Amino acid sequence: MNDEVQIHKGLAGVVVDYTAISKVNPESNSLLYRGYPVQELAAKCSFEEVAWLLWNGELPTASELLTFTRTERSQRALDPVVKQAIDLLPLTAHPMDVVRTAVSTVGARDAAADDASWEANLAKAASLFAQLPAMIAYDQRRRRGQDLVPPRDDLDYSENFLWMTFGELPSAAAIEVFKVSMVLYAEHSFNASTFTARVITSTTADLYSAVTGAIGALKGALHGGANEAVMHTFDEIGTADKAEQWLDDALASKRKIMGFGHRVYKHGDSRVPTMKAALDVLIAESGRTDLGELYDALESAMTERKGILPNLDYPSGPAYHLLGFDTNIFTPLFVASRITGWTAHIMEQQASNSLIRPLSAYNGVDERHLS
Ligand SMILES: CC(=O)SCCNC(=O)CCNC(=O)[C@H](O)C(C)(C)COP(=O)(O)OP(=O)(O)OC[C@H]1O[C@@H](n2cnc3c(N)ncnc32)[C@H](O)[C@@H]1OP(=O)(O)O
Ligand SMILES: O=C([O-])CC(=O)C(=O)O
Repeated sequence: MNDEVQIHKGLAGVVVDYTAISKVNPESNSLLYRGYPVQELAAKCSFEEVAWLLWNGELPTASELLTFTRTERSQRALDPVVKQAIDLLPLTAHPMDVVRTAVSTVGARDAAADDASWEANLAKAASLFAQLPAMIAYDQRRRRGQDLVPPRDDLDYSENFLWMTFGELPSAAAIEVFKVSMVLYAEHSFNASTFTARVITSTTADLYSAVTGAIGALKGALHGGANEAVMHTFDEIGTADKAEQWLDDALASKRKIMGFGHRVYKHGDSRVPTMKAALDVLIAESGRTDLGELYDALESAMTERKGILPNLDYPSGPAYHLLGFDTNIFTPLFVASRITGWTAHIMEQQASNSLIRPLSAYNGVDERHLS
């Protein structure tokens, strides 16, 4: 081992490039997309507007929005070949494996997959944005033994997503909660999945390869998989009065508590207050105060024992549960949102590319020879 080499395990604290897409500021606990505070975007914009902003750097004009939403609505239907590919996958496959395979199938069928022009990549990004809800909604339905629900072009993105998943529309308040979650999940600088997409892009591989890799990176419980894991934790604990004891046992056995902690935010995740307020709307609407009590009990016990605060996955997990999604669909919902941030980063990486290839320090056996 070379003692003089400084190892940055997990690249912690390493700044690897510039980005103009979002600014995560752990000191002020703020998150800006293209300069706009995410809370303002969540309150005032549709998810379609936020997607446009992330890709293009500015909010759409009225006519740009009209053209974009028309195109988006025309691309929502599940491609029959993609449906066939999904149907071939066993129900034992995790929905993240299904969505990864579905995106890969779209890529393999796109004759222009390797066209790396900005216009071609923007069109691919917008098309995946439009198609992901159908893939995810259909996967939940087939697991429930239900048929596909075709899209409706009289609904906006969030309404249509819920329509295709459940075959009915929830209250306006619930639709708004879903939209808020999509906006909050959309982008977060050089997180593990986005960085994966940038690494793949840096080799000049196509956008679909980068997105497929990013989906793989998001699946893990230390990243996007945590929203699903939070719900498993709640199921395991059961009721609020058992939270403290459960936590003590879990910490004693060195378990990581899902939905808590963050690589960048050490004083709380900027997105949590907005998502918690959205969760509270669903709790009030459903009367599930028991879930709210469990949420609060685990949060206060964790703060007291470890001083570690919740991340966005902590309120999102129970919110998706109350919206009616099955637990294993939660992380694919994150995919549907983060497709915007990933593809914005893919285009940014392409525009100013340098092959991403760090160094390693060798600590294996010394040179030796065959006798
Ligand atoms: C949208 C998102 O992707 S947000 C992240 C979602 N992931 C999760 O919720 C999974 C649970 N959280 C974690 O595993 C971590 O907090 C991570 C992976 C998110 C960040 O990890 P890191 O930045 O590497 O923090 P690190 O592991 O250095 O933690 C510092 C200390 O806090 C502890 N810690 C951090 N998070 C947790 C947690 N959730 N539960 C228990 N202990 C924790 C670590 O064990 C470590 O303790 P030690 O110093 O005694 O070894
Ligand atoms: O930034 C991170 O490391 C993880 C995260 O919160 C996200 O991707 O939204």
